[in-house]
Amino acid sequence: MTVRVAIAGAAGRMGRVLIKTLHETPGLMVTVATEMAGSNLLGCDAGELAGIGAIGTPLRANLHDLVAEFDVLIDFTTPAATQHHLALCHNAARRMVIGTTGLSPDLHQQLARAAQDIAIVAAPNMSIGVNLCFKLLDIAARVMGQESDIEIIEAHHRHKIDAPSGTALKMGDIIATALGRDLAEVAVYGRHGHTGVRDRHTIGFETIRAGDVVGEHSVWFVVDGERIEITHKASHRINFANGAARAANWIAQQKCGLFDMQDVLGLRDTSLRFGE
Ligand SMILES: NC(=O)C1=CN([C@@H]2O[C@H](COP(=O)(O)OP(=O)(O)OC[C@H]3O[C@@H](n4cnc5c(N)ncnc54)[C@H](OP(=O)(O)O)[C@@H]3O)[C@@H](O)[C@H]2O)C=CC1
Ligand SMILES: O=C(O)C1=N[C@H](C(=O)O)C[C@H](O)C1
Repeated sequence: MTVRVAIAGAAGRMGRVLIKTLHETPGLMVTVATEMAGSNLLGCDAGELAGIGAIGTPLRANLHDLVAEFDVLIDFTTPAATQHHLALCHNAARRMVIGTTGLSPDLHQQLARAAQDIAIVAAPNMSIGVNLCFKLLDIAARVMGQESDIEIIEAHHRHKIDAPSGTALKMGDIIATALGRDLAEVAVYGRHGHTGVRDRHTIGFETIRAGDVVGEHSVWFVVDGERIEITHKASHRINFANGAARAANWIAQQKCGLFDMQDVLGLRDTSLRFGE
């Protein structure tokens, strides 16, 4: 069965790579591509914008009028657009793959509520490598986290509008959970001035925004005399798009529920957890 996919924000950095990737993925067909109402790209062929030649899918606004034309919506846009799309998909019983980051706690709750009726994959990073790193971080935290100073350093392109990255926050959450800490209580976002000595229980975040960096994350576990670094470097957005394509194929088989890439990749129940 072919899964009909709508791509929101199809002219964006991720949108263009998604169009190309999905067009080349067996079992998926891009039937809808949207942009903001008022965009001067409306009407352009999404394939032309993605550099693969015309695919017969023009950029349109008003997803509301297009729900009959897709089975799964892939959304890499902004939190405001994602919130709007969530309400539409919930009403129309359409599945979603959400990559947008910077979602508020309230929007996360809205996702959980909608997922009682529709199937949603929401993940701040769709790359297989990053999702493997999530597992490695859980192990590292359990093995040496209590004795370590832990710092999460991330770098992204100059256009990124949220900080720290959704991936960095997820990494912090995984580590805090493994250590029995609450990230909201132990996170330190950057340092300046007279900081006092470092508290072992804190988890530090450092953010770099520069040029065209696709996305880099490095987590340091530092004890006296040695340091572990778990690092992922994305060199092209294709890795996120491949993950999103995999998620679209997977979510098309689910009835309802809120999932992430650990579910899509079958990593949820792997026995990588230390000591189990
Ligand atoms: N989960 C993951 O693996 C990844 C997540 N991301 C996240 O994805 C999001 C997008 O990133 P990126 O592609 O770099 O950003 P871009 O700004 O390049 O793309 C977002 C696109 O969405 C469009 N848009 C905004 N509102 C709407 C709307 N209501 N309907 C349709 N389109 C809309 C924007 O249009 P306009 O420019 O006119 O505002 C823009 O073209 C970010 O939150 C980022 O953090 C990014 C990479 C990987
Ligand atoms: O905005 C981006 O580009 C990216 N955002 C995601 C995040 O916030 O974690 C994932 C990826 O690193 C690229």
